[in-house]
Amino acid sequence: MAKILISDPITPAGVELFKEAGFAVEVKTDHTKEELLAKIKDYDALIVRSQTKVTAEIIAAADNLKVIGRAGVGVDNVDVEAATKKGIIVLNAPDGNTLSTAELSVAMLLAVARNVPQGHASLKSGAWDRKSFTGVEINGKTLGVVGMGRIGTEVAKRMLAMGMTVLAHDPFLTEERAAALGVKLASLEEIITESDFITVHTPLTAETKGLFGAAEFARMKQGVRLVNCARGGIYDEAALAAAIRSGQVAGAALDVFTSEPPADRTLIELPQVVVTPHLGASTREAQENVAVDVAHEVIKVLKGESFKNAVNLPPLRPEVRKALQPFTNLAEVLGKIAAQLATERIGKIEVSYWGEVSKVETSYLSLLILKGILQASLGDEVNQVNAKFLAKERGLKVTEFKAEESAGYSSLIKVAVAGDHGTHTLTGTVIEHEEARIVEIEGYRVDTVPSEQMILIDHTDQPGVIGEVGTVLGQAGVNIAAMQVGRKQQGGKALMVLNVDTAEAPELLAKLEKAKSVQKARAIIL
Ligand SMILES: NC(=O)C1=CN([C@@H]2O[C@H](COP(=O)(O)OP(=O)(O)OC[C@H]3O[C@@H](n4cnc5c(N)ncnc54)[C@H](O)[C@@H]3O)[C@@H](O)[C@H]2O)C=CC1
Ligand SMILES: O=C(O)C(=O)COP(=O)(O)O
Repeated sequence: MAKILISDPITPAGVELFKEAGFAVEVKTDHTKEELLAKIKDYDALIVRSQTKVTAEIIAAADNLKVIGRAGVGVDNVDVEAATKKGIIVLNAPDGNTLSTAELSVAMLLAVARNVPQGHASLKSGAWDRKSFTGVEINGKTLGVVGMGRIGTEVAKRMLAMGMTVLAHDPFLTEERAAALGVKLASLEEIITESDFITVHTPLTAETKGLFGAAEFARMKQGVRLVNCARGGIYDEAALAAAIRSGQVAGAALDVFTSEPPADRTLIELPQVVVTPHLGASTREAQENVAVDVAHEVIKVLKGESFKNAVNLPPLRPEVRKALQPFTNLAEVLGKIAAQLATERIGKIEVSYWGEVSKVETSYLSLLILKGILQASLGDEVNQVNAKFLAKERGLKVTEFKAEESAGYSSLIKVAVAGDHGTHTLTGTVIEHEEARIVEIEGYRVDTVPSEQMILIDHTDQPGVIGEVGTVLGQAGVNIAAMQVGRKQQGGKALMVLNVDTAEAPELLAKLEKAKSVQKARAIIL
């Protein structure tokens, strides 16, 4: 039974889903690093929020781990690269806390505009001070939004409704979408120089770390107010403190910090800074959503069903996933057969997509083909998560080719594997009900339904071969389920493809090779 460790608090609804699915679940949210290191090898899945640091060291010790589920969005607390190399799927629950975080961002923006927490604290402490907390209206002001993904977009919509002009910066934001939302597409520089308020909604990456530092604060409008409900460090914390002290920045509202809890309290103690302890996703609704979403996805991974939201696999939109579905089985099968055609060292793989399949997102299919090929030599260690990395590590080059025509079939996928002894090819298609068919092997036209056990026989095209092969297999008690023969020319070289019911044995292949006119017999196991 698969074992699941939940190492950060998630709502009970998620825990229950794991139990209902029949998994053994342990919830413990106060591990020391040493405790986690010592026990992680026993688990198939690890569920975290932002607190557990899933470092390369933890991943190296996680010998049975198949999936890390993040009940939330940001995976900067997970060493995704180390997980990828080890073939561990990292997935998140990206939609469940969008609105909660957008709403906190709005609350923080208003709080820093109107000094709400400062006034609150003053009154609670017994004072009645109305002079010290004069703020600014947001109506008519310009808001710069950096990162127009799920949360940034929801914040922009809400602030537009409150009368702000919104400048938006995101490499994936198009003119059309900006116009549809009613925001102005802006460069980072325009955001810096024209905004009265700036709010950031990007992940923390090498590019966004310190995106705003001393030089950027200096070019901002004097009296600008800044909001960060994304990740600590997007505004350089030391430079921000200095810019606030100098009066260049009037105030900041921060939900997130470079280290949590913050080791350095300089910013927190500035009176112009409004803070919350990483509460963006802390609502009943968001926590219910992310716990349930992540549980459903992790259960699918553990049950071998298809899943979405993996951050270390190509992102597949539902319509793309649907378009790929008919070809995924074929892709894996082609990879497995290709690996067995090339018994020598392989250096290059070319995958070509013809016809309808050339119009879908083929990179995922190439990944499945690569996985099939590598599995022959690397076994279960390889999956679609680490296939690319393992191929690169072995110097294996993979290229893709696409063409819209497809010679009499609606779709064809051809795999050419170049090894030390030449190039081996095979081509497949799918027919009705997503059934895979192999239509070419090593240049021979065939029409074979791939099955778990097959035998390929290279022979000369002449009378009596089928009878001879049938006799050898019959004597060995091997039942033939289907047989196909392909030849390049009459009386020339030919290939026989047999679907058989029982396992191949080396002696059987040797016996087949003794038959006159048979040159080579190979077993293919799927
Ligand atoms: N405070 C909290 O509790 C929470 C914080 N977050 C954080 O909020 C951030 C955004 O979350 P979502 O909107 O769900 O993610 P998302 O992936 O939908 O959006 C992120 C956007 O940032 C853009 N981006 C990346 N680099 C950029 C750059 N250099 N300049 C401009 N745009 C850039 C991307 O193109 C993308 O559109 C994440 O870092 C996440 O961890 C999310 C949920 C809760
Ligand atoms: O989802 C995110 O990225 C968050 O930052 C929320 O973090 P949390 O799950 O509340 O620790």
